[in-house]
Amino acid sequence: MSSTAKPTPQAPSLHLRGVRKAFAEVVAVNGLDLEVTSGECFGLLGPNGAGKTTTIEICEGLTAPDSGVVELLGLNWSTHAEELRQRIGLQLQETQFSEKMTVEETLRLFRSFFRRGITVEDSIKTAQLEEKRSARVGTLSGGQKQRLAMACALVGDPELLFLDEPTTGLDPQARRNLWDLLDRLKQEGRTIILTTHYMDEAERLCDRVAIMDHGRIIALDTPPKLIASVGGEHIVEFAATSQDNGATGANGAAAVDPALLTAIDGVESHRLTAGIHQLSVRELHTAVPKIFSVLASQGLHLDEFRTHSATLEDVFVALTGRNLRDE
Ligand SMILES: Nc1ncnc2c1ncn2[C@@H]1O[C@H](COP(=O)(O)OP(=O)(O)OP(=O)(O)O)[C@@H](O)[C@H]1O
Repeated sequence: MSSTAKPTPQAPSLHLRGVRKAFAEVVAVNGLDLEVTSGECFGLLGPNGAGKTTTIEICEGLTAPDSGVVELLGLNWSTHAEELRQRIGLQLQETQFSEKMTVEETLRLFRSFFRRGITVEDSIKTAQLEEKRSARVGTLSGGQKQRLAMACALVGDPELLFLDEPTTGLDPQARRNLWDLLDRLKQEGRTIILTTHYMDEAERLCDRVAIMDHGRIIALDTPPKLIASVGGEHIVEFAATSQDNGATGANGAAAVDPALLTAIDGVESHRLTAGIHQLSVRELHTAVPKIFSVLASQGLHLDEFRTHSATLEDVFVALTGRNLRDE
C-alpha cells in the first residue's frame, strides 16, 4: 500500500475493534471497541489503573496491542506510521523536556519534526506563553509546562490530538486556563481524545465520554445522557441515628428499611455505603420532605444531610458500587 494513501472521506478519526493488551498477568485493555468521529472531543474516564493510558498509548502507536484493530484517520500504524506521526499531536502524561532549553527553542525543535504546521510564534500565542518565550523550561511552573506540552502537541497543526490527563496536578486557575485553550481548539474543529479522572473536566469539555473500568468500557454516551441514566437528576446523601439510644446498624448507620425510602415517589434508587445513605431523586422539593417524614416515623434523626446535582462520578458509583477515588 502506498504511504500517501488518503483516508476514505467517511473514515472515523479513531476506530478500535477488539483491542487487547496484557502486561504479564494484568489485562490492561480487555477487548475495546471504540469509534470517535471527526471534530469530536472524546473523553476516556475511569479510576487509576482502568486502562486509559494504555489505550491512548496504543492509539498513539507507542504501545503495540496484543490483538485487535487500531485505525486513526483511516490509517494504521503498521503501514502508515510516518504519515500518522505527521497528522496527530500528542501530549503525554509526563513530558521530559530539556530543562536548559528555552520555551522558544523547544518549540523550534518540535516544529522541525513536522513537514507542515503552524509557526512557532502562533504556537506560543495559542498556549499564552508570550512572556515565557525566553525562559528556560526548568524555570516554568507546572501549568506553564503543561501549556508548553500542549504547544508542542499543536505545532504540527494536528487533525487529531491526544491528551493524557492534561490537567493533573494543576491548580484550579491553571486548569481553567487549559480548559479555555481546549475550548478554542474544539472551536477550530480538531478531534480531541483525552483521558482524565476529573469528572467535572469531562462534563465541561467532552461531547461524549467512555467510562472505563478494568480495561473495559462500561458506559459510553454524552455526559447529560450518562447522568440521566442514573435515574434522578439529584443525589441526596444522609446519615441518621436513632433518637432513643443512638442504636446503629452496619457501618454505624441507623437501620432504615431501604424499601421505605425507595417507595417514596421520585426516589429512583438507594445505596448504603460506609454509613451514608445515598438516594437518586427526580425532584428535590417533593422527595426531601417525604424522606424527612420517613425518618421521623422511624424515630431517627439526621446527623448529616446534603444534596448535589448528579455527576459522572455518580454514574460510576451506580455502575460499579465504588467511588472513582476509592482505589
Ligand atoms: N508497562 C507496564 N507494565 C506492567 N503493567 C502495566 C504497564 N502499564 C500499565 N500497566 C498496568 O495496566 C493497568 C492499566 O494501567 P493504565 O496506566 O493504562 O491505567 P490508567 O487508567 O491510565 O491509570 P492512571 O489514571 O493511574 O494513569 C494497571 O494495572 C497498570 O499497573
